[in-house]
Amino acid sequence: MSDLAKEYLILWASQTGNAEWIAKNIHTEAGKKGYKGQCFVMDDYTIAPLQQTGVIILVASNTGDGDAPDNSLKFWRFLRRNKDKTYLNNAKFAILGLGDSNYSNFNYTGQRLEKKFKELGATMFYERGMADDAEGLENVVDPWIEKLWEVLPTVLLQDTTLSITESVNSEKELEKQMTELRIEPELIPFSMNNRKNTLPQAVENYIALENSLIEAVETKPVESSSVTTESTTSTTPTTTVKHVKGYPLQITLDGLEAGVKLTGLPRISVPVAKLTKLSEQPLDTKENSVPDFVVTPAPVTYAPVVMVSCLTTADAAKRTLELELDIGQETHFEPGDAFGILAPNDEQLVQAILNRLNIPSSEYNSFYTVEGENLPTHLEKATKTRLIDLFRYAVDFTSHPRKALFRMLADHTTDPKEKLTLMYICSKQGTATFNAIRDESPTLLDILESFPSCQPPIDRLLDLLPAHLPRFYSISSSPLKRQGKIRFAFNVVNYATLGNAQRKGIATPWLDNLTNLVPSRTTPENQEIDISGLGIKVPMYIRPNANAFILPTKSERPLVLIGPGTGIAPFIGFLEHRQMQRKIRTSMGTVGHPREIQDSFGPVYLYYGFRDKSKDFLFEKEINQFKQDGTITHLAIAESRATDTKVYVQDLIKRDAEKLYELIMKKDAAIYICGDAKGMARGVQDALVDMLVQYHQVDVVEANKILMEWIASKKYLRDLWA
Ligand SMILES: Cc1cc2nc3c(=O)[nH]c(=O)nc-3n(C[C@H](O)[C@H](O)[C@H](O)COP(=O)(O)O)c2cc1C
Repeated sequence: MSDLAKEYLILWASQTGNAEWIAKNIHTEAGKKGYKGQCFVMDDYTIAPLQQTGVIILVASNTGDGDAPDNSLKFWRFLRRNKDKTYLNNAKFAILGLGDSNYSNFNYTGQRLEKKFKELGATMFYERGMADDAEGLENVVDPWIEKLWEVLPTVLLQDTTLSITESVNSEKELEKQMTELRIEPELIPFSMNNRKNTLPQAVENYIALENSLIEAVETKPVESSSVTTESTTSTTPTTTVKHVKGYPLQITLDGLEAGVKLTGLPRISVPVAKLTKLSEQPLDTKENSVPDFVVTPAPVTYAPVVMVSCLTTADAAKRTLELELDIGQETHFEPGDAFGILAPNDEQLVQAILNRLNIPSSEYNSFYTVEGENLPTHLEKATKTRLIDLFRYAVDFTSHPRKALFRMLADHTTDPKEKLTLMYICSKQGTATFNAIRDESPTLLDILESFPSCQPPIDRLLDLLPAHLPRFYSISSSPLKRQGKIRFAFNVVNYATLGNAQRKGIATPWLDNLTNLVPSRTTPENQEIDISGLGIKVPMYIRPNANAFILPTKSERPLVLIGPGTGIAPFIGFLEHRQMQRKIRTSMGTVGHPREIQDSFGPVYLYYGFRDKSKDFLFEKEINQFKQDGTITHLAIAESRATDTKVYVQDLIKRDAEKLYELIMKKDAAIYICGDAKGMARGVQDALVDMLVQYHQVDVVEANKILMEWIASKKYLRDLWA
């Protein structure tokens, strides 16, 4: 009897959709190759044939601080409790991890899965893939999948009921198309940099193409639409918006030499989504709300915005806003919790893309259904939706484009030179060009306008664009101080790229506009503007804290809080909470002497940083107040741009190392850090390692191990973003 397994099982865990997309693509392609198997999100493990399947393929990303995605937490509970060393004896497994090397716990979920699966008796049949979002996931994912197909026949039996010959032949044809695109002599574009003076005719043509890629493309203005609604509601009405143009891609084609063979092209992903106009157009009753297909883990509240304030001056490097939302008495939260905002894509961008796709404005409000096998979660419920809502809420036009998107666009481009350029961008030879384009974060509009003859069908765009996701913010207030209300602070994302393209975020400029672009602060004290009368509402839901980034239950425990920039936000919530707890305890009069009250709350060290006190000292008034009333016992402020000496929070941690060592090691202080994962968190980590080397007298390796133990035991808590 053959010991080859008959079927495979794919289990995926995904926070923002990448792992889901990759897992479902592997599943669809495996089916095309004649393999049989099933694909489940990890949390559906109870209905997955976990013990019955001989080959298990795991695709998992990371979130938080090396944490597993939300849709795998139940599976992890099950794995942790399962101590049966023979539970997966019959299984061979492979893991593809998705991570980001900006985080120190790079691809930790994949490592943990491997360990656990081995403990449960499974054997690994293929090397673990560790894809890195910082470099581009494709660099690892594509070759990993490519090799998987080579390895799979050694562990998996082909399904003999399917015509293997047929499947192999069509595969060969596909392979030929994708990996052997030969450049015909008349299309050879020579290197532009060093051959400009001796250009053959073919290249002259090519220069014309390059210019056409650089010049802005003339587009028709958007026609006006029939529906208009008031402008102060939270959701976006269908009305004519100012027409925008994209920023054309700057494409270097130096790698395209005579006779070059393009290799390593991404697989043409199998079409999944099928968009059909509904024959009966329903009455539109939900004009001003988030469409039903948007799935959230908690119910959506339309929270009125009651206050807005700009925390920075006009000449500060960033614009920071603070908002207060009325979430009602029934919605519970703790300081440190985060919440999601469901902001639509930028309306100007949406309408410009629809226009570029030649979709008349009369179609925007028509109802459509999206169907297909293995649809991604964000499209699964789009069975009755207005076309424009798919563009506003289903897909993301601004995040890094996938190589597979360029590959698909090439298929829908008629001009041979444009087609070749698209193929080059996603080939192995075009890696540097792809990376340069990716670094510029082009929108779909930028890409489409750079290739005028490209006309992709909407279905295929739905297949290849990433999911549009809620944006998360830390709550910066305490329920003890503001019952039924939350405050939060954020930088309005709006910047120019190295290539001079103007980019903006999705939710933060939307919130800025929604709250009427309040003026920057002009005095040291920011002005809080009451806008409760304007009727502005924001669709949101509370996301309870998954990684214990909350105050310790014992108030005696000392706290070390490290949060420069907007990383201060959750700590303002912590401190407000502490301040209220102290007030409550004092007013109860049970403890008596102020000294005793002091003792029942441990010392609080705050390490906070900004560029320039006069421009971006966020929460200055509140922090001074916390210092004055003893809520903060030690305040360390790092100012990085006020003088020639740049001081960062990590410098102050180094300065205070001896004192901190006492507090952390002898008094069991809890350490919290919030903010940028790259520069700041690494710097702080190094400062803590130095502290341990000097005062705990261990070497660097041992010091790092201690930090890892602190992270695991939740003594060192991190809320970081890349
Ligand atoms: C808030 C956040 C936290 C993250 N934390 C980590 C981490 O600790 N380690 C890591 O390797 N990658 C981390 N990542 C990177 C993701 O794992 C990576 O972007 C991946 O492609 C996401 O895949 P998904 O869309 O399937 O969730 C983080 C990403 C985000 C947005």
